[in-house]
Amino acid sequence: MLFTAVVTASAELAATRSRKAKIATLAALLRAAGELELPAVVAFLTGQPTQGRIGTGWRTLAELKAGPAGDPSLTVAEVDTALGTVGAASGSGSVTLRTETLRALFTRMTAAEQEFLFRLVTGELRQGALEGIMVDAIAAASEIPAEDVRRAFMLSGQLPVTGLAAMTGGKERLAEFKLALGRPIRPMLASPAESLEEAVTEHAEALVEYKMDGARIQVHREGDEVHVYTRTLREITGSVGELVDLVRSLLCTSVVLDGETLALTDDGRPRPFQETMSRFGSTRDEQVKELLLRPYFFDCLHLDGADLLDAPLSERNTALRKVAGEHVIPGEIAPASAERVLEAAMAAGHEGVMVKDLASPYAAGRRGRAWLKVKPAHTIDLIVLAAEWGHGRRTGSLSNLHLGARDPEGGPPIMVGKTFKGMTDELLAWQTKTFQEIETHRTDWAVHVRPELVVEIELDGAQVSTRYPGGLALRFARVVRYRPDKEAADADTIDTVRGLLKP
Ligand SMILES: Nc1ncnc2c1ncn2[C@@H]1O[C@H](COP(=O)(O)OP(=O)(O)OP(=O)(O)O)[C@@H](O)[C@H]1O
Repeated sequence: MLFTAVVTASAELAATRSRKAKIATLAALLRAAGELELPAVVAFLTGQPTQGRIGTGWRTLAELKAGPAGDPSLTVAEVDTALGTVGAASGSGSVTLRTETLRALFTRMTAAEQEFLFRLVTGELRQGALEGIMVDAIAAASEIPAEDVRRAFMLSGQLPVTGLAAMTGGKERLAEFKLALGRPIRPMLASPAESLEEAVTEHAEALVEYKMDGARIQVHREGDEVHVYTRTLREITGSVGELVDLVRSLLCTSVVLDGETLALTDDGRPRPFQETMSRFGSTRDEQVKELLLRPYFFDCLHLDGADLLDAPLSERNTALRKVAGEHVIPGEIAPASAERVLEAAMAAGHEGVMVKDLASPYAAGRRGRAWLKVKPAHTIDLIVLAAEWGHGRRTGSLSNLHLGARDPEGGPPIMVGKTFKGMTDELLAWQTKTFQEIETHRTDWAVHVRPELVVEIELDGAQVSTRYPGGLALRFARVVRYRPDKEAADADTIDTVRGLLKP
């Protein structure tokens, strides 16, 4: 298959807002792709080179741009192989190998192909919503129910592998995907509830737990080998030694646990989220390193050889209590105690509570209503699109943020407002440095960035406005914190923001 077919399909996806049309375009391409090139087609169209990030920045690429060629001649396989060479290059001579390989690719590409490669390599094409559309397209092309495809994707974590299995081995091959120790799966997510009462009445039998304001962790243990992953499935085992030791000390041979981790102050209250997150990196700050992280587990997906993903929460909770005892998040069965759990959670400095259906299986990667979150304060997660240079005391700092909501149809983020409130001097300095590292272009007054940073915004609601493309504007928006544990695909959608419109 020619690479230009992928580029044309990508342009067609961008030109329509109809989910149905996007799925049809992708499904047609998947049917036409040969077995060997199918994984690359899936990867390219969900914005990821098959080899993951290839470590070449925007500037380097811009310098290498040559050509363009008149007629398309490159195949998908040729592009995939070349990107593989670039990604795998290391050691002496690797810079030359990378630049020469990329230059050779560019020379053979048409202008549209170059543009696509540029956006693919710089990560601009990566939009999480595309993954959902690709799952449906694989289902349509292989004539397998979308639920089966989604499940295999969640368990493998890889769409190209899932696509290939569906197209070549059908439903049976997909069913072979199992929870594997040492391979993280996408976490189950929650939906917001208006009130505790609404949440509790929605489930026949519910478990009410603290909603702790830390960072999500997934731990896998097999024998003495332990791995710890973040919400976005990044492995952080090396930076959280105390969690590894603790999991190794649990009385079991193999286990997969889902939970939240945070550090506490001397009087037992949660420390700020940023401090927990900074432990996840390879920081040189000794003070941060000394913060002791504690785990609060709330789910058990596997125990001693038994896969529990499809077991009801009641059963998973029994397994959890058996294996993680004192490290289980505080919680009780509703309804009698629901109010009490919420009050205790707030009094202890946490965000609110989670109300979970005791009959529900673990729906990896899904944001359903089996888990409902009740949070008294209102915040949403938006994508940073650009920032304006500040004035007065903030001259020289990137300050006023342009904020975008996610397009549920997979298009680029939709701008819904701006804010310069809620920023400390430290945060301003961080923004100024970081934004210029992910800059795409600039004007006299603003630096535009790759849409990948997620920021949590507290607000009083939204109002109708013609100022921004979303047709609404945020009211009294202020920055609460950045969410390095989230990707743009996890940000709130324009529909969520519309839901905040004041009547
Ligand atoms: N008891 C709990 N059960 C499940 N998740 C919990 C619990 N306590 C804290 N959490 C955290 O809350 C999150 C669940 O809320 P949600 O699915 O909406 O994710 P989110 O988008 O990260 O939410 P938020 O921005 O409110 O943290 C989990 O990802 C986890 O990090």
